[in-house]
Amino acid sequence: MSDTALAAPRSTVHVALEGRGYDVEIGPGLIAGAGRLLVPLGARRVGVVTDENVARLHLDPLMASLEAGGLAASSTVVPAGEASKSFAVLEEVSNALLASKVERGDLVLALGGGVVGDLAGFAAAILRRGVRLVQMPTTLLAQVDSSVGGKTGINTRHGKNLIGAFHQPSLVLADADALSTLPLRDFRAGYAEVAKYGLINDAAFFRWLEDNWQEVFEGGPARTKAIAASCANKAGVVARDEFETGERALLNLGHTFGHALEAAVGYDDKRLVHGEGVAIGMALAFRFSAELGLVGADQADRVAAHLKAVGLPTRIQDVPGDLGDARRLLDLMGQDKKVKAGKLTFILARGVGQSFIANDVAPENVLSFLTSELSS
Ligand SMILES: NC(=O)c1ccc[n+]([C@@H]2O[C@H](COP(=O)([O-])OP(=O)(O)OC[C@H]3O[C@@H](n4cnc5c(N)ncnc54)[C@H](O)[C@@H]3O)[C@@H](O)[C@H]2O)c1
Ligand SMILES: O=C(O)C(=O)C[C@@H](O)[C@H](O)[C@H](O)COP(=O)(O)O
Ligand SMILES: [Zn+2]
Repeated sequence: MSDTALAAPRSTVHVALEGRGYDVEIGPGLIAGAGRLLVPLGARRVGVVTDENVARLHLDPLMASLEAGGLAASSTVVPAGEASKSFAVLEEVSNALLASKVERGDLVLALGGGVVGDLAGFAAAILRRGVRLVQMPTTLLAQVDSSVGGKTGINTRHGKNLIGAFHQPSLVLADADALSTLPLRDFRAGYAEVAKYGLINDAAFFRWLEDNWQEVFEGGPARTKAIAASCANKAGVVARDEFETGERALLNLGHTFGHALEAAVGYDDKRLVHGEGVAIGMALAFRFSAELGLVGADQADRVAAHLKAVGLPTRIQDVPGDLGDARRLLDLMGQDKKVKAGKLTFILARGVGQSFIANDVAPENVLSFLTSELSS
């Protein structure tokens, strides 16, 4: 890694958590520069966790850089895909980290997308009751969302992310170059979470995305701007409400519907990946808001039109294969972590950039909405 590459334009977003604040570095060359960038963390050993696709493309330069930086590095490679967020793979990863003698003062490094980040992050949270974590996100989704904020976990047959922990990383290194090998479908899926920030609380950002999404897809300054803006938005929310006692639930826009769809397909990435579930979920959240008279149908149409323009799905019928009926989807939503005293919470909207937390949403309203969506 040359000094010139490390000095290339970089954005830094700080996550301001009292005594546990950390930086999110966004820019080129960070995988190859990792060895030097980790020195300030003062670890001896790094347990890298990655998946088979990322290992093939990006593991060698990382391992070389860690070794050149004087760090003893070991790596564990898990199968690619959502199914790896499981008890079985967590057990494998935990045992591999223990076998390579990763100590409490050492680091677990998640190199990959949100699946690896959530899985390795959870392993770090429970390994020896807590080992520091470095996130090196290699998908758009992981760079704009999952690597920041400390949510980690695995799925169960009862639902998404139902076993997990809050475990903040000590550093996030988002290598812009890594996205050049990402398949278009996964880039699009990550874009859903980018658009989410605009829909939650930043109408100007959403308007900018409507005008500039092609440039974001092409790469260059617009992409870096979208990633940095997304991280800054999330960092602000997390700093104000780390443990989701209030405002942080807004980051779940589209997820109550989306997580139910992911569970309904049995976490089968061929049928649906997380970002696609979120895209459908956000379109549903806006249509449901319109049906409840909270927002004009034109706003719901605008949201769906943008998601469609970038190639994302917006309807339940866009998911291939059988998902069961409205009752089944409603039952799956009953396991959502936002449920309070058995009552459903949804993130609804009064407009683009005006999302809000709606507690105690009547299940019969959700059921009739889903029934009409499934038959439209
Ligand atoms: N913790 C959080 O706050 C948070 C936020 C959002 C999503 N998530 C979770 O993130 C997961 C989805 O993450 P994802 O969309 O990154 O999926 P993913 O991790 O499965 O990655 C998508 C695909 O891209 C491949 N890949 C990754 N980086 C690549 C690269 N640079 N080049 C080529 N291929 C590459 C992977 O092998 C995989 O096949 C879900 O489990 C979701 O629940 C968590
Ligand atoms: O960081 C958050 O908070 C989010 O909600 C971000 C979401 O994009 C992400 O998918 C998260 O994992 C969902 O959280 P969960 O608590 O509903 O599992
Ligand atoms: Zn998400």
